[in-house]
Parts: sequence; structure tokens; C-alpha cells
Amino acid sequence: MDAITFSRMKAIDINCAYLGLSPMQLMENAGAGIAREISSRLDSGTVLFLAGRGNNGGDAFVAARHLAIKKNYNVKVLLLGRPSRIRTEESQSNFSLLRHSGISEIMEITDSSELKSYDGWDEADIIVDAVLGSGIRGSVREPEATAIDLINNSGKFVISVDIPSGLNPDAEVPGKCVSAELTLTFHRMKKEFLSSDLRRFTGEVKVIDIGVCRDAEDFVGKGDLISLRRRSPTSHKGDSGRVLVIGGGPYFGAPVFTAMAALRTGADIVTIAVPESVADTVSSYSPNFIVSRMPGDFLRPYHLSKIRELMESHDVVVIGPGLGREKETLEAVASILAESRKAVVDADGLYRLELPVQGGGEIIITPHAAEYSRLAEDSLPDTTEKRKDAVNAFSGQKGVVTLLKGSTDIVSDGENVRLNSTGNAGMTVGGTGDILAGIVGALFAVNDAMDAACGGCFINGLAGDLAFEQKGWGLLASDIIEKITEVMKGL
Ligand SMILES: NC(=O)C1=CN([C@@H]2O[C@H](COP(=O)(O)OP(=O)(O)OC[C@H]3O[C@@H](n4cnc5c(N)ncnc54)[C@H](O)[C@@H]3O)[C@@H](O)[C@H]2O)[C@@H](O)CC1
Ligand SMILES: [K+]
Repeated sequence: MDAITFSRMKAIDINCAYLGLSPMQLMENAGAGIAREISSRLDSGTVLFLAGRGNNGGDAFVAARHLAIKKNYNVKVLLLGRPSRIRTEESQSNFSLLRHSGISEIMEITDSSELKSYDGWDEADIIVDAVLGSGIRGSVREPEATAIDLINNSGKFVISVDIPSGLNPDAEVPGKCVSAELTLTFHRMKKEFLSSDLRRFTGEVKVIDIGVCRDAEDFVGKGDLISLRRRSPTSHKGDSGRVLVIGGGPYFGAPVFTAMAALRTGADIVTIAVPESVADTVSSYSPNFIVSRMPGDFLRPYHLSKIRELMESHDVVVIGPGLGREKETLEAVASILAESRKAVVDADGLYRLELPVQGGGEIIITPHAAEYSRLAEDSLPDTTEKRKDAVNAFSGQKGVVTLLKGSTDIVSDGENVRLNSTGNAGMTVGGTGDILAGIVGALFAVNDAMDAACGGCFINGLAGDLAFEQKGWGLLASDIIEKITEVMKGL
């Protein structure tokens, strides 16, 4: 299986909790795995655990308990800090259990001089480094820095839990950190460890299985939303996204849904470019809309110079809702996409779309099954597994992020594939696709395409589920829009 980044691992952890697999269960599996690995390398002897106050330390407490039950090990635990400062409930309770686990020494060390004068270093056969894990921020403080030095100068066999302490997966250059003989990382190999530069710190890297459930990895969950940009308290108008919706003509409801969904998702500015035949109607829906009128009653290449100007002042274009399929309209769509930096293409925008788009920027397409089959010139395979492969290959070849709508949505950028199962059968009502395009557009304005597409279908489905709780089969697209804010607040 492929390596993942530490930040992806964090998302998977959160998805596990979202599905009901608690951090406590994962910690138990992590610690048990470490203990198994130690006992496979050392029949008997003294194992000294250096644990910090985060969950990395929690893994060590569990491992110490599992090891101590075997009797042939002398297990010692040094906690860096006061027990009251242990950061999580899981780690706290595993620390408390140590007092009932036959550990020969439990010490609380609050400053570096205590650590330096500790006299148990020589006796250790193995030192387990659980001082800092993937939760490290900034450069290493005291007493952690001294702990790292002492571990490195011990001359002992050092096993790092998850990641050598001090190594920051986000840092360009490694700072002060442990040099281990063995690193036991969880669930999957980490991409960061594939760099030969880091091998001098990790030593051998072994992956410990911690029982992550498969859907936490395959399906979009709350963890996938952590990488979405949060609004900063000091942000200015426009910083949270400027979305240009190009739609309408033969229809006028669709671009209204798209624009309203984009606003509710948090976009700062949403402009709707519509033919003037429907501009007044669209305007009348909400004073929150900025409506830009294009002469005539459908989109044409003639409008391109005006659209070009609008695109300059917007982060993303959402094109398609209610556009119609006039020959000239489809020509205009092709020209707009060839010049856009970021675009979401939906509905009529997908009709006759030629992929890959020559010269365009990043594109997310949001087809349903029939639209996808037309674009791929192939019918959709019958199983989800085969569909994932097909959508992945299609996205890679066509240079787009595909969000294939269905009872299980499939999202792919040609490299990664995710499924989404939020949403319900009540959402087959008209207008829901327009809403999805608006949500995705608002997220795409300030995020990566894949994050926006995954986050978009998850949020849209959750909003639909909340609306369904209240309205049942009578739910309307507008009910879903009303629930977007509730979903966004809960994330
Ligand atoms: N979340 C989960 O479900 C799982 C997490 N696991 C473990 O949890 C670890 C991540 O846990 P945490 O997020 O609690 O992070 P850490 O265990 O890395 O600890 C973070 C804490 O260390 C301190 N700290 C941060 N930066 C520091 C610095 N520069 N100098 C000194 N102290 C610093 C802070 O008090 C912070 O709260 C992983 O590495 C892994 O070992 C495992 O239990 C498996 C499952
Ligand atoms: K560590």
C-alpha cells in the first residue's frame, strides 16, 4: 500500500473517531504493537520509556503496561512534566493505569537538571523515545531538548514511537531530534520517511498496524476537512473567496441556487453573470447577489471580453447551471475554460466539453452518471471498486478533478480517490446539483481542487441529511441551502 503523509494520517485518525473508532482504541493498538515489537527483539531486560505529555507519550504508557505483564522485563517510565499537564484524556488514563501495572519505576521530571541527574540510563537495554510525536510545533523546548540529547548520547538501542522526537514533518530542515535505530510508525509508511535525508534519524522504519477501519481512509469524513482554510480573524473582504457564477438564460433558478450555496459556504463575494433576459428575476431573489448582465438571452462568445474582466477579479468560475445548450453557448464555455485559472464545470457546461482543456487552469467537473459516461465515452462499471479505477484513470488522462455524483460520490484527481456517502435519496429533487457546484466553488476559491471537491460533496450531503430529518421526502433544494451554515458551524 502507498505511503501517506503525517497530515493525511491525522485526517484518517479524525475520520476513525467520526466513524466511532475512538482515539483510545487506536492508542491501545499502537502501544500493544510497540510492546510486541520490543519483545520480538529483546527476550528480557530493562526497557526505559521517555514519554511526553501528548498522545505519543500515551502510546508509550500503553506499551509499558503490555510489556510489564510479561514479568521478564524491568519497565521504567519517565514522564516529562506533571501528570496534570498530560494533554488528552486517553493519555491521562493510560498514565494512571501504570500505577497498577507492575512498572518498576515511574518518575515525573519537570526540568532538565533532574533529567541529567537521572541514574537509570546505563541499566537500560532499550530506550523508547516517546517524547514528541507528530504534534510537535516550533523548535523543541526544555526539558524535551535535553531529553533528546541524553537519548542520543546514551549509546543504547533507541526505538522512536511514530516519529523520532523533534522531527517536524512540516519543517523544511530537521531541527534537534532523536537519532533512532528503529522507528515504529503507525498504519502506513509515511511519505516524509522516504527521503533518504531523514533515514539517519529514523533508522529502520517499521509500520505497526493499529486497526484503522477501511472507510476512514476511503471515505471523506471530518478529518478530510481539516486541511480546508479557516477564516482568519484579521481577514479582509474577498480573502475568503470570490466566486463568479456563469449560468442562466433558458433557466434562472439554477444559478440562484449555486450563488446562494456559495455565499452560505462562506464565500465573500459571489457575482452571477447572466443574460439580461433573466437578470432582473435573478436579482430579485436576493439583495446579497451581485448580478452582471450580459446582452441577449443566452451566453455567447461575444460576451467573452466582459467575462474575461470578471474572471480577473474572481478566484474561481462556476460555469454551467441553467446555461442551456445553444451551439454558441457551448463554444463560449470552451473559450472561458481555456482562460480560467480555476473552474467548476457542472450541468450544461459539461455537455460537449472537450477534455483535456487546452491552456486552462485547474478544473473540477461535477457530472452525474449519464454526464460522466458521455464525457468518458464509456459506460460506468457496475461495482464501486471498478468505478473508482475508471474515474481515477479518466481524471488522470483528462487533467481534471472529477466529482462523480451518485448514491456514493466518487472524487478523484487522477492520483487519489475518495468516496463520499453523506446525502440521501431525498436529494434527487431538482436543484441539488446546482447547490453542490456552489459549495465546491466557494471552497475551491481558497483551497486545493481535491480538498474542495471532497469537502464540497461531504458538506452538501450533510446539509441534505439535516434537511431530510426535518422535511423527509418533501425536502427542497432551498431547504438544503438553509442547512449549509449549520454544517459549516459544526466543522
Ligand atoms: N490521534 C490518534 O488517534 C492517534 C495518535 N497516535 C499518537 O499520537 C501522536 C500525536 O499526538 P499529539 O497530537 O498529542 O502530539 P504529541 O504527542 O507529539 O505531543 C504534542 C504535545 O507536545 C508538546 N509540544 C509540542 N511542540 C513542542 C515543542 N516544540 N517543544 C516541546 N514540547 C512540545 C505540547 O504540549 C503538545 O501538546 C502521534 O505521533 C502518535 O504517536 C497514536 O496513539 C495512534 C492514534
Ligand atoms: K517519538
